[in-house]
Amino acid sequence: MSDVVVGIDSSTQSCKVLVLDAATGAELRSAKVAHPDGTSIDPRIWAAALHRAWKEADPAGAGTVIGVGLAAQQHGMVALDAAGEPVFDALLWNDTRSAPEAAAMVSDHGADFWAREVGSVPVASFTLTKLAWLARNEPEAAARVHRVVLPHDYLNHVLTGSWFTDRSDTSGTAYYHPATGYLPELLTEYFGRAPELPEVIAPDAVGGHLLPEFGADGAVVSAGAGDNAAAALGLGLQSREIAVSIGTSGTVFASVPDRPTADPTGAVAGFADATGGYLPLLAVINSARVMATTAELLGVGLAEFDRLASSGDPLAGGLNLMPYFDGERTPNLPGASGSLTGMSRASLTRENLARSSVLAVMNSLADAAEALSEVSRPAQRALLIGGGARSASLRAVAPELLGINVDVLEAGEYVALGAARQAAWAATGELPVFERHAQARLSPSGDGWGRESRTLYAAERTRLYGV
Ligand SMILES: Nc1ncnc2c1ncn2[C@@H]1O[C@H](COP(=O)(O)OP(=O)(O)O)[C@@H](O)[C@H]1O
Ligand SMILES: O=C(CO)[C@@H](O)[C@H](O)COP(=O)(O)O
Repeated sequence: MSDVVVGIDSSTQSCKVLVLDAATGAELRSAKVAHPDGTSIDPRIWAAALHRAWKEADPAGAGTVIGVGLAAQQHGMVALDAAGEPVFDALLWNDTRSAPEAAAMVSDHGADFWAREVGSVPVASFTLTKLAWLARNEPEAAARVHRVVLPHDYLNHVLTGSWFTDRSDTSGTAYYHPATGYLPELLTEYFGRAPELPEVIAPDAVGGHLLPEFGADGAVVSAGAGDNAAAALGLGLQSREIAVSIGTSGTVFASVPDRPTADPTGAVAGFADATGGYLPLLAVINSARVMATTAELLGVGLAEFDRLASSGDPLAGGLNLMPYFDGERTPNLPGASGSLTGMSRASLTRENLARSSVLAVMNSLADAAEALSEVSRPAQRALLIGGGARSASLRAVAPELLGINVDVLEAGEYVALGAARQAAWAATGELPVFERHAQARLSPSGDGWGRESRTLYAAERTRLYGV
C-alpha cells in the first residue's frame, strides 16, 4: 500500500475530503457532504459533516495515511465553554450583524491604527467584531466563554483532541498581527477579557495525531490553514500571479514572501499565508451564489444558465446587475442589497439577465483585483479557482474584465489540495511539488467591451452606493 495524505476543506457550503498519493498528489478518492445554509451554525454540525465525509472517502482504504491537513472558511467565531461545548452558534464570515461593532472599532482608534497594529481594518467578517457583538447582545453566553477558536481549529480538535492553530487563519481574527502575534489587549478592550486562545504553530509543524476513531492510527495532523491560504499552497501561487476564487465567497489574493501589507483604506486585508509569508486578500460576500440565484430565478440549471449567458450581447444589452444581495464586505456595505438597472422592453431578456449576473460577479472581483494592485506588485496572470470557475461564460469574461492573462485550471479542490500538501510537509519534512495544470490560457481580446463593462459597473456602483 502506498502512502497517502488527506486534505480537508470545511467551507461555507460543504465539507470536502480528498485522498491523494503522498508523493505525486494524484487524487485517489474524494467525498463531499453539504453544510446547511445560513450565516450562523452550531459547529457540531461541521464535525458531523467531517465524520461523514471522512467515512465516505475512507482514506485508509486507499493506502497508509501518513498525514492529514484541514483548512476551513476563515473568521468564524467558535466560542466554547470550559467543557469545550459551544456557548452560541458560530457566527460566520458572511454574517453582518456585527457591522456596528466593526464601525465602532474603526471610529475608536482610526483605520491607520488597525492597519498598522493588526494588518487589517475590521469589518463585520472579523472574529473580534463578532465577540464584541456577543458581549453586548448575549452577555450570559459571553460570560461562559472559556476558549475562542476558528472553524479549522475546532475541527483539528475533532481530529486530534488538541488545540492549535496557524498564522494564516489567526490573521483573520483582528486580534493578531501576522508579524508580531496575538494582541490580547484588543480582546480585553472589546470582549472584556482575553479567553484561552490556541497556540500558533509553524506551517510545517505537527499539531497532533489522528484519534483512533478515524481508523488511521498515528497519522500526523498538520497546522491547517484558512481556506484562502490553503488554496495558495494548493496552487503553488507564484509572484506576479493572483488567485481569483469564485466560491461561496469571492476572493482575490497574492502570496508575498517577505512583506506584510497595511492598507488603511480597509479594502485589502493583510493576512498571513501558510508558508511563513503574507497573503494580501480582498473578499466579497456575493460570488458564485449570485449566478446560482439568477439561474434559479430563470428556472434553469447551471449549464443552461451558462448557455444563456454566452449567447446574447456581451454587455447584456445595457442591463447592469449590482451583486450585493447579502450585504457586502468589499466595498464595505453590510446593509446593502443588489440592484438591477438598464431595464427596457428590449434589454430585459433571459440571455441578458444571465449575462448581467456573470458580469456582476466578475466585475466585483475586478474591483478587488484593482485594489490589490495598489498594495502589491501588479499581477501578470490570474488563476481562476472555486466552483464558479466551472462556468464557461464566467471564464470567458474574466480576462476581459481583469485586463490580464487568465489561466483556467483543471477543475479541482485547491483548498483541500493545499491542506494535503501541508500534511505531507508535516509528515515528511519536505513540501512536495504537486503539479498544476492549466486547462486553458486566455488573454484579453482588446476589443473594448470589457472596458465598457468596467466603466458601466463602476458608474452604477458610485451612483447607487456612493462608493
Ligand atoms: N457551472 C457552474 N456555474 C456557476 N456556478 C457554479 C458552477 N458549478 C458550481 N458552481 C457554484 O460554485 C459554488 C460552490 O463553489 P465552492 O468553491 O465549492 O464553494 P466554497 O466556497 O463553499 O468552497 C456553488 O455556489 C455553486 O453554485
Ligand atoms: O471571509 C473570507 C476570506 O476573508 C472567505 O473567503 C471565507 O474564508 C469563506 O470561504 P468559502 O467558504 O467561500 O470558501
